Amino acid sequence: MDFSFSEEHLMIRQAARDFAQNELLPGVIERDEAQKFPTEQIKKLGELGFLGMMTDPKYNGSGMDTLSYVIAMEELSKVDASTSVVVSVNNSLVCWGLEAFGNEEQKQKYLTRLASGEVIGAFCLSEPEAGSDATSQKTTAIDKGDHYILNGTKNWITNGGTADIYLVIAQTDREKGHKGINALIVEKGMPGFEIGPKENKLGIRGSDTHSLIFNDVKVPKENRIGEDGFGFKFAMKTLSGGRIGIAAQALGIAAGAYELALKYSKERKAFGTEIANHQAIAFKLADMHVQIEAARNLVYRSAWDKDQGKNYDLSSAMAKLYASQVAMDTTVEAVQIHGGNGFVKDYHVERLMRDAKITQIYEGTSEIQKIVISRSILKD
Ligand SMILES: Cc1cc2nc3c(=O)[nH]c(=O)nc-3n(C[C@H](O)[C@H](O)[C@H](O)COP(=O)(O)OP(=O)(O)OC[C@H]3O[C@@H](n4cnc5c(N)ncnc54)[C@H](O)[C@@H]3O)c2cc1C
Repeated sequence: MDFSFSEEHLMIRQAARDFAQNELLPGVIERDEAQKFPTEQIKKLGELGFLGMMTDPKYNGSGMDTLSYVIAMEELSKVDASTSVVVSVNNSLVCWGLEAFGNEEQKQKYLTRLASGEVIGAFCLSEPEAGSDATSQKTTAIDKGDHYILNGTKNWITNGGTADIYLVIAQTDREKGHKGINALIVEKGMPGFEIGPKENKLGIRGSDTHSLIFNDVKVPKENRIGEDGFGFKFAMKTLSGGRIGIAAQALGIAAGAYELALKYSKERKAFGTEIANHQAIAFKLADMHVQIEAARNLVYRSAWDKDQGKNYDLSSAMAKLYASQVAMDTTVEAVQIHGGNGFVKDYHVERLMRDAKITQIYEGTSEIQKIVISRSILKD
């Protein structure tokens, strides 16, 4: 076992840390308040290679490993989880999904633009009546020979308004159940494709979440990813890797809140001494530190599994389940350590607390992670 970082990993961490401090921190409170998408920041992240981190350089990616990606996700999420979710969706759901399962033409046509950050992508699985139960897709993609006709509504789609390229999961043959589902590449502007209103959210308010409506959208058959009926497997495989990114996001939110609480506890005085000298506060910091380190080990382990070509379905579910719980617990305690200041926007911890909650919901709720984990251990 080697717990040390390579030179490359250290460089990535520093670059992401600098970017978070210099480019994300200024204006993060205002973007959250106004629900403003970080357009300029995403453009710069694309130029720096953060939007296609794991993609092969021949498709304009950075060709890095999953560990580099989670290191970057942690650093960006310490400061701005609204931006890091865009990075996560584009990297692990869209670019990785296309690179792993798309054909050469699809990679040349779409992946090259997504990995460079020229455009961003969205991953469209959830529906009004199909969230955790993703097999009950109501969106249909009817086979018309050389094309599909797509009809239905997708819900809660991250990058819904800002993306140009959408990976859409839809039912082609209901009789075949999950084997009758396909994944299609849909472009913004295809006739019949409408973007619904933006959601007004509790957290990650700078990110752009929409419902999407498809009315008789004609999608060429060459835009189907994989064989006929591969769509559900595509979604599940892709989400398994996506969970590593969201686990890293949760880890970053927790670590960001902890760092702020640690600093504050050494500055703020009560009863004649810094509050860190009160054991009740010091013990909170100790608990946070241990939980974050445990979460970090689970996240890195899952990234390592993926980089080694091992199965990471179980480790990514464990990492997401635990890191998202740590994000919630740590941010609540960080607010407590800040006292009244924790309750106002200027100190950042209330935003981190609001942002933490989504990590227990998207890309599989905590209950769904427990289903994945329990099935795996019971099978063994
Ligand atoms: C801000 C945001 C961004 C999102 N981005 C995307 C995106 O980009 N693409 C996308 O496709 N989706 C996205 N989602 C959707 C997200 O993945 C779903 O909200 C999530 O999977 C839960 O589905 P649901 O909301 O329908 O809840 P439901 O499935 O209705 O679940 C409700 C509750 O019941 C529990 N539950 C359900 N089934 C079981 C069970 N079998 N056992 C125990 N408990 C169960 C759940 O854990 C949850 O607590 C996003 C959601 C949000 C809020």
